[in-house]
Amino acid sequence: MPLCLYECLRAVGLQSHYARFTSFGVHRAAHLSVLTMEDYPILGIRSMEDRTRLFHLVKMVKALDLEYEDDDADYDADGGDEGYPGADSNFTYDGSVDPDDNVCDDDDEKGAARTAGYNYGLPLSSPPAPNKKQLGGQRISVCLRKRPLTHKECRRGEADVVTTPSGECVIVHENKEAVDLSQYKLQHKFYFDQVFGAESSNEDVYRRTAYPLVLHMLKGGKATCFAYGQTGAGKTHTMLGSPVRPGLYALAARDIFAYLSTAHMHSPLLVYVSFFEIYCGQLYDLLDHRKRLFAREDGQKVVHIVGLRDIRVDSVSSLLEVISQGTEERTQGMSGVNPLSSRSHALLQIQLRDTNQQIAGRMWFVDLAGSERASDTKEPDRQSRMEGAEINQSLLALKECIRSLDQEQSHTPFRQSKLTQVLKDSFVGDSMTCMIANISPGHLATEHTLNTLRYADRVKELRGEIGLRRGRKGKTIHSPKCSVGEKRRLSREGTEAIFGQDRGKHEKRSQKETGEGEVRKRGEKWVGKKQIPQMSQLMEYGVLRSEKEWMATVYRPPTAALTARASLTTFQLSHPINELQQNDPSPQPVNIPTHS
Ligand SMILES: Nc1ncnc2c1ncn2[C@@H]1O[C@H](COP(=O)(O)OP(=O)(O)OP(=O)(O)O)[C@@H](O)[C@H]1O
Repeated sequence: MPLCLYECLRAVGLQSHYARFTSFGVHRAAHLSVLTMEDYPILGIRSMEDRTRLFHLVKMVKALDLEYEDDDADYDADGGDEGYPGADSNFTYDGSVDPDDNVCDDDDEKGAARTAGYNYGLPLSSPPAPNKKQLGGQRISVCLRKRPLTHKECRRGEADVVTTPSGECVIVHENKEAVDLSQYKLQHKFYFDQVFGAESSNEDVYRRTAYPLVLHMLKGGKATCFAYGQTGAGKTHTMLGSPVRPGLYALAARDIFAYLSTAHMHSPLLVYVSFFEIYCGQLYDLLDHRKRLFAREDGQKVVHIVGLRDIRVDSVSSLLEVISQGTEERTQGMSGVNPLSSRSHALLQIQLRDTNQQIAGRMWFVDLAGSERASDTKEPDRQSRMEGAEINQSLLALKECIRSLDQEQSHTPFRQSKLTQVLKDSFVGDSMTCMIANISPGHLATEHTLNTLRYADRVKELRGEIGLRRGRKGKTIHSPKCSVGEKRRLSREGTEAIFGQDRGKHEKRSQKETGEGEVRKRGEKWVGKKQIPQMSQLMEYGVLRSEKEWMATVYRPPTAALTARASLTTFQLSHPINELQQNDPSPQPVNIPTHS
């Protein structure tokens, strides 16, 4: 029978701290064995006498070598030992987990479903040293997280097509079918600053992504943590988590309040939280019944969100309660206006202020809208087209801003989207950014997974054009038995991936309708092989001024898109490469890939 935590604490006269212990995830006597002295203040053990008592208790528990595992499944709904006073119950998380959507090889979500009342299972050990790479000057990190297959996916017989062979590399094994119906695999390899496999916990992810940002914020800095990925890829799991697996919000809140309760400051710092959503270019306050908000710049070019409600919070549980309130509001909005949550960007801001209301640190958590619907628009209505365009525009603007941030450019195109406009303050000065791209491992999601990876890869590349040479770029390897014909088809598919599949189809149709295929053919001939110029090349030649302009051609009706393409190729025909290079104000080496 497991040793009871309450009894242990009572034996050394610390039973009054029981509720606090459970609220910080110490539910069982066995949990005591991993406590270090750095954890004592968080648990409310401050006096020398109490510290000594706990120290001896921990020593005793260690000597007994109690079983640490399967604790989550055992403790009851109050978050602790049966029959004993429960933990801080201010925060009520309904723990509703779709029983069908639990993760295949994981059993402790069951605990989540059964656990009510706030406990959040906060981890025990003190924070390890922060990621030196990030603190040592790297202001942007791009990380990837693969989630495990869910039960639903397993039942559907989905195969896991994503492998994470190392902490920096991820490979997508895309199943393909050749014209002769033979199967082959395409391997897409990507490298990121950190790659988290299906076995990684929220705590692992937090330690190596958001934790350095929290430290930066506590020192008075600005930080932003983005979660990106298609619907169902694990953004909410990463950001919000569940009672037994607290997400980044809860883990960051824990460290912030732990720091504030132990640090010696002249004047206390207060914590404020605000939460709003950007949907179709409009701002809605999630803490104020979806009130419409407006972003305005003052004389000093500082962006203010007029009317944004911020709420003061004084504990981890009250902060999580506010977040849960806002998340519900977002969900309600979904049913009325927005059928999928990931069609909007959700922005949570945690601010530290001194007693004069001066900002002493700020952190954003941004749950970005996924890009999946942009390519899903098989029969798009006007609304979904607008949503898709808006999402793409804001994601592209975000990339450009991240580039400016890293390269310390004098001009940053904040105004290109509401997202970058409201985050402007976080991109200037001494700020740190982390993007966590989330992907699903199932073979049915391969296309979306690749889109997410390509986006994240591009953000990583943009981290400085030098990064292109220094960093490792994502690449696609096809199976060695590919015939020449297959390679040609792959090359064509690669082109479609660049310009969008729908566009490829539209163009073929339009060529028949308009007879404009001839122009395109000439353009291709000029390039030498069956290769349409890539966006980056077009930008280097000055044919397109920005990615935005490129996107605009993608979103035009098929005929217009084709005309745009035709004019591009005509432009190239009349401008030999070296002439274009001479005209380029910032000449760069131009490599036109030749495909066999
Ligand atoms: N790393 C993980 N470990 C275990 N389960 C996970 C993980 N990531 C996601 N899941 C599970 O996968 C399902 C979908 O995840 P989640 O709701 O976080 O996706 P999402 O990207 O937030 O989707 P949406 O954009 O629609 O809100 C959930 O049941 C969640 O519990």
